Amino acid sequence: MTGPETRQLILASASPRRRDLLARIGVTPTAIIPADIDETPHKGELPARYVARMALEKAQAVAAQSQGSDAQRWILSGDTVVAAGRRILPKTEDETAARDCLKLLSGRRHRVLSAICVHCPDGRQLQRTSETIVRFKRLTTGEIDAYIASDEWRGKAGGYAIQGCAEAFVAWLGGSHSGVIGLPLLETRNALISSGYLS
Ligand SMILES: Cc1cn([C@H]2C[C@H](O)[C@@H](COP(=O)(O)OP(=O)(O)OP(=O)(O)O)O2)c(=O)[nH]c1=O
Repeated sequence: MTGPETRQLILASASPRRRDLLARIGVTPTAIIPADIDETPHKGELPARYVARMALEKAQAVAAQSQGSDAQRWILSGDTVVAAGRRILPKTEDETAARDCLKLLSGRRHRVLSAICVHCPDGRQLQRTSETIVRFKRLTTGEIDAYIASDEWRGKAGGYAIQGCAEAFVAWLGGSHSGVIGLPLLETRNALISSGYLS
């Protein structure tokens, strides 16, 4: 028998948003161990396949590091991408990339795909992906300039963060708001229940 004291949940993510979203469903990870993996898409890889592969590889990388422990250990990982058609938009690290994304997203619909993976103590890997459709208003040059100055786009998939002032660009959204921020809470809670971590 495994007592509750030996149950551990590792969040395999450097994203503070994922930790905060998890807290909203009352889950506090035992440890946070970000996964260091190659995030380059394969040639021709479609966004849904890519995002699921990233979540899986992040969980597997952390599982490989924490083998051999006596604890009952669950590992939760996530990955989020913004897709324009078949194209995967970058996680923007500079102003030019962020500006290019905003121009592309202006006045159009795009998809935000958010995948999670739960690696269980018995070796099972549960995967779920949420898909959210977001439509942005048409952005003026002034709006794009102001958004670039805010720096909120830095390190975000598709060059924006819906949890900040970019919410004011959203004309319509269908799907999971938490998924857009980085951890779809419906899918995450369901996977944690199926995995035996939550009851
Ligand atoms: C579209 C969008 C993305 N994002 C974030 C979520 C993710 O943190 C990030 C996409 O990068 P990810 O590679 O999914 O995650 P990460 O690099 O931040 O963390 P880790 O790989 O260690 O788990 O973009 C927002 O915060 N708000 C948004 O509106």
